[in-house]
Amino acid sequence: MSKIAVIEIFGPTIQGEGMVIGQKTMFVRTAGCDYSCSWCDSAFTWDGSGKSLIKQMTAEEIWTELKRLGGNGFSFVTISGGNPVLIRHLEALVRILKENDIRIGVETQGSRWQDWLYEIDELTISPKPPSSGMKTDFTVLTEIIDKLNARNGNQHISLKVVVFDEEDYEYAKKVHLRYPTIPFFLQVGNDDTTTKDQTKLVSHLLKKYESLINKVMADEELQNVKVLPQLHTLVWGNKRGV
Ligand SMILES: C[S@@+](CC[C@H](N)C(=O)[O-])C[C@H]1O[C@@H](n2cnc3c(N)ncnc32)[C@H](O)[C@@H]1O
Ligand SMILES: Nc1nc2[nH]cc(C(=O)O)c2c(=O)[nH]1
Ligand code: SF4
Ligand SMILES: [Mg+2]
Repeated sequence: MSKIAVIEIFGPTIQGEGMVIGQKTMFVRTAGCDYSCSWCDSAFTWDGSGKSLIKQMTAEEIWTELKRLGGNGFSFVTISGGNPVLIRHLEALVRILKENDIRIGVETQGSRWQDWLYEIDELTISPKPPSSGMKTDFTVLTEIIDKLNARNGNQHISLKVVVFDEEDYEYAKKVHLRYPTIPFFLQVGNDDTTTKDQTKLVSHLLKKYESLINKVMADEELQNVKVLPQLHTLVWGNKRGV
């Protein structure tokens, strides 16, 4: 059985971001990323600092751990990372989840393709704005979106762009106007992913959320969009595994 590099499995919790915000879910976080965003809130998945946490697991072992943690109390699993779409063998986990009537969400940046993406119920694609230091390959992103659109069974897909500054905002707009039919989310960037002062962090992030709301509300070019904070950060701050 092929192994999958997993750095954490946690839940039940709520999905704190994007198209299924508030959804009760378990999380599987894979190790490794093809990006290295300057502000990544999960840098331990790729920067070496979480190396000792990485476990090579079979899909069955991951399912056993999900059941141990979540019992019979969940019907949704979110796979995030790192970039889970680097891992072809996740196909086996997707199959087990489907066999057990579990709905599946995936978080990815839209830089890679795997055929198992067709099987994902709620797929969030989050291309990265300039402040991340990464450069979007729009040819690849368009290929991914075209493939998914061509099939489009009962699958829901969305685009989610994190915004830290004016340049990011303009980038977000460009992404939305390029793919106007894909549900679009703007997400407040957390610019202090290490502080333990939750009170200060939350009031800071709520102010940033208000500014982003105000900007979008005054913008005639952004109409059918949703503006969200990271709900889990407002509730639990920078705590890991929630
Ligand atoms: C840690 S990433 C893992 C999945 C995938 N690599 C990606 O970036 O989409 C999960 C989500 O968190 C977002 N994110 C990462 N760091 C963030 C931060 N400092 N503030 C707000 N959102 C952040 C990413 O943009 C992505 O939408
Ligand atoms: N509660 C919760 N919601 C999330 N949504 C996306 C997350 C991620 O790190 O991918 C995340 C996370 O780490 N926790
Ligand atoms: S793509 Fe996602 S996991 Fe990778 S560095 Fe960027 S935010 Fe972090
Ligand atoms: Mg996160």
